[in-house]
Amino acid sequence: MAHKAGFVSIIGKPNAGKSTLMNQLVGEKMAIITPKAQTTRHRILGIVNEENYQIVFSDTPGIIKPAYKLQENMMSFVDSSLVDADILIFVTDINEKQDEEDVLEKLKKTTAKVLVVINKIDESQNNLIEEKIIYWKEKLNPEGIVGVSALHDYNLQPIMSFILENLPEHPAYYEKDELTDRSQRFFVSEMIREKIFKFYKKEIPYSTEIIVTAFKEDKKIIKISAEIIVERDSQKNIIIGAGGIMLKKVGTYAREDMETFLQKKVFLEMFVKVIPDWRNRDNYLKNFGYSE
Ligand SMILES: Nc1nc2c(ncn2[C@@H]2O[C@H](COP(=O)(O)OP(=O)(O)OP(=O)(O)O)[C@@H](O)[C@H]2O)c(=O)[nH]1
Repeated sequence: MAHKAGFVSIIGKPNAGKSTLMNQLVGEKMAIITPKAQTTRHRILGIVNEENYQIVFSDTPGIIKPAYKLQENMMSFVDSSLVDADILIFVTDINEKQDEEDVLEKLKKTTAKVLVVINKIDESQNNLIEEKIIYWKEKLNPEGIVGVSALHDYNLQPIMSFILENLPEHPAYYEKDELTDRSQRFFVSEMIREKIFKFYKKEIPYSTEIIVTAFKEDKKIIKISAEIIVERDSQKNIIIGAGGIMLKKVGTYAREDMETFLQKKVFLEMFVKVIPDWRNRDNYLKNFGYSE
């Protein structure tokens, strides 16, 4: 059998469940998942390798109208993942009330094969699923439509079948033992960012960036230093919390995740730093990896 390989991009509105779906399909935790919208900032590759095929998934930031430069750059990651894609998986929440026209505009232009995934069917009735399938068929006439629950790993097999049917014949793009294009440092910083999204409210998570400044592996322990960047002094105080209690909580949970991920003991130290308005400053966005 000829070898197949290709790029599969997962797109949709914030919070539709794109990261949850990608992690299920790849079988590893690649992308951080939180109940807040716009958790994913980068395009993250997750690679599935088998003898006869290689699927390169990209999870992408949810599609929004950019309000600041960071978001503009996030949207350019989405556009580039559309250009590369052989297959597009459009994830839509079955109870979605937001306008999805901006996503549809992008989908209409593509030459990739499109699969509409109606997610979170665990939160709905059968007749609504039928209705939505008809709706998407008329609206977009995609090559495939399926109702799933990414969270509960329900009905994901048809997605894999669709991908394998539509994947082009091609040699592997990446080494067959690679799971992602991202470094351990990247995942470590995402683990801290995930805790910030979980433990803080309002604008704090959106104003925060994590930089891993040192990653030193010894025989028995990995020493990791990270900076938590925020935009204002008041945010710095909130991140640290009274007597350092909040920062300690972030550190404890993040370290546990890191130890599971790296399979080694971790010593984690974190510093909070203020960089006014970093989300709108090109040089910082570039330094932090938000331009292509
Ligand atoms: N009930 C239910 N919840 C789900 C399902 N899939 C995902 N979720 C939840 O929806 C929320 C958003 O999931 P994510 O996977 O982070 O969504 P996303 O589309 O990657 O979000 P952005 O990063 O903002 O673009 C999380 O709280 C998930 O647990 C599902 O099938 N059913």
